Amino acid sequence: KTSKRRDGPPLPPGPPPLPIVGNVRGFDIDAPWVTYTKWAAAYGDLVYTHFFQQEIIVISSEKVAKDLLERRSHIYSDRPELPANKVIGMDFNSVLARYGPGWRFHRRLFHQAFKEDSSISFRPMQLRKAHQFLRGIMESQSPEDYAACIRLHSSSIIMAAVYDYEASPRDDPFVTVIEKAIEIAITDLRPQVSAVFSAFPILLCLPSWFPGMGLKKRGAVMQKYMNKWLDEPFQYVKEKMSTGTTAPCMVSDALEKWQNEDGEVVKAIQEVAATAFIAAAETTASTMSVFLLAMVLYPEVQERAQALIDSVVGTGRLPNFEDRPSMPYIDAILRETLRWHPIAPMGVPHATYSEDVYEGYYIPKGMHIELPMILPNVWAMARNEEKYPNPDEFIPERFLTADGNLNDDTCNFAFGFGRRICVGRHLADASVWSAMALMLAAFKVTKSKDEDGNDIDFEPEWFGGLATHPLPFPCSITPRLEGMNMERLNALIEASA
Ligand code: HEM
Repeated sequence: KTSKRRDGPPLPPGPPPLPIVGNVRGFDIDAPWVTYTKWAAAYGDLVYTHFFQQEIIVISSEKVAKDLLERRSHIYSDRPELPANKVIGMDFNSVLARYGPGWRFHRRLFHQAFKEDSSISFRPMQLRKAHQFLRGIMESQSPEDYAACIRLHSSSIIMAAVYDYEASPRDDPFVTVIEKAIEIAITDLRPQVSAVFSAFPILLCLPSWFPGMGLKKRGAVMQKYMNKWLDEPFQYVKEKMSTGTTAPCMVSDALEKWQNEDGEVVKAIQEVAATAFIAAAETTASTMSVFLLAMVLYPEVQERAQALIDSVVGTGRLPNFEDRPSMPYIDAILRETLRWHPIAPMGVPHATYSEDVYEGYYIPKGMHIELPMILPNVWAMARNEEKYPNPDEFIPERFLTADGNLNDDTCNFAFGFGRRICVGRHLADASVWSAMALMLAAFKVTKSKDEDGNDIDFEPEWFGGLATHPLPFPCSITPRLEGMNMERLNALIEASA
């Protein structure tokens, strides 16, 4: 069933569907963005598809994304219902909240904590976390250890910013719970998985022991995790507040500001806080893993960055945020990291609030309870060969002007569009910049060597889902500076404070 109308403008073009199942032919379920990019080449920047009953409209150019998701954001800022979201107990999640007063209040709470000028207050903490990150790398022995350091860096920043909580390096009781839950969620919240539940809502009523009901089984575990996650870190802040020992953080600031309000407001604060980790930890860590991969594969980029850092900062201290304007190449690397392998290659689905007509095509509101999804194909935008020649190559220079300054392309599409644009992007930007700059200053990343001293080549493998990241790959991270050990690293960190 589709929204095709007998008269009026046609739906956007798209591949011919099969009866009932829709556009499953040739669909790569692990990397849908690749299929959608092929369809964009064949049918244009606005493609209509459907998967069972779920209509999916894919936008594959920045121009159309801006025309619709930004200029007509009053129509395009809703989210589709993802039934799996409820099953796994994540329906509090602001990222997927339907457009309306509830979402608006969540967004306001986020904005207060993470808008550009508020985010600046987190910088000393972010630098401290980047220093801890370096210490972790210094002790690491394997690609799995490096991945764990990256995860700890991003999760401990968001725990500090939201709850003023110092996450412990291993087996942190809060972080372990939520990390497990996220791993399940990003697989189960894929639009295609969700479409199956939209098509056959009866599946959601079957008992969890029923064959094939893996999602429901996981859902029961997840709901338990989620209740703990909503409550326990929040109670931690409240206890600290009652003894007057909290440093400013999102939860304590919000509770103070809204202290005379009712339980609904407190519940919203709790939900926003619980969402923050889900939105921040995986995304920031995935971006850092893409950076690490790029540094292994493009040693010349790394060397250029290190020469720049040495010339601006020297080797007697580590970089800090004041050095940032003098090191445009590091920002160019950050932008190229966002572009080269966007960690949310299909963004987060938007949905239409009402029907629309764009360039002669009809954009439906949907004929059934599930709204059509509007997917920004960030992957296709990042692979736009006119804007980014040789798009598969990691070339930070594409973000520099002829005189070596940054150009105007901030690669913002990696953070989404319009009223739903990532509200944590300023925090993310500073977390990633500081970790990248400090890591480049202190360490050299190379391919691992085999027993004969030859480089071990590898084909990167990617974890797929709503968000993607490279799986650990063979590499070796060693100190750049002569005679560096933990004691000297600590001295360097102290000299930088
Ligand atoms: C490099 C790291 C990050 C990337 C690439 C990223 C990317 C995105 C994207 C693509 C969206 C969807 C935007 C849209 O619907 O058009 C989004 C939404 C969101 N992000 Fe981020 N994000 C990152 C880090 C963070 C951090 C650190 C936070 C911290 C609070 C955060 C909080 C959110 C929230 C709350 C939303 C939902 C906004 C809404 O629906 O109104 N993100 N992000």
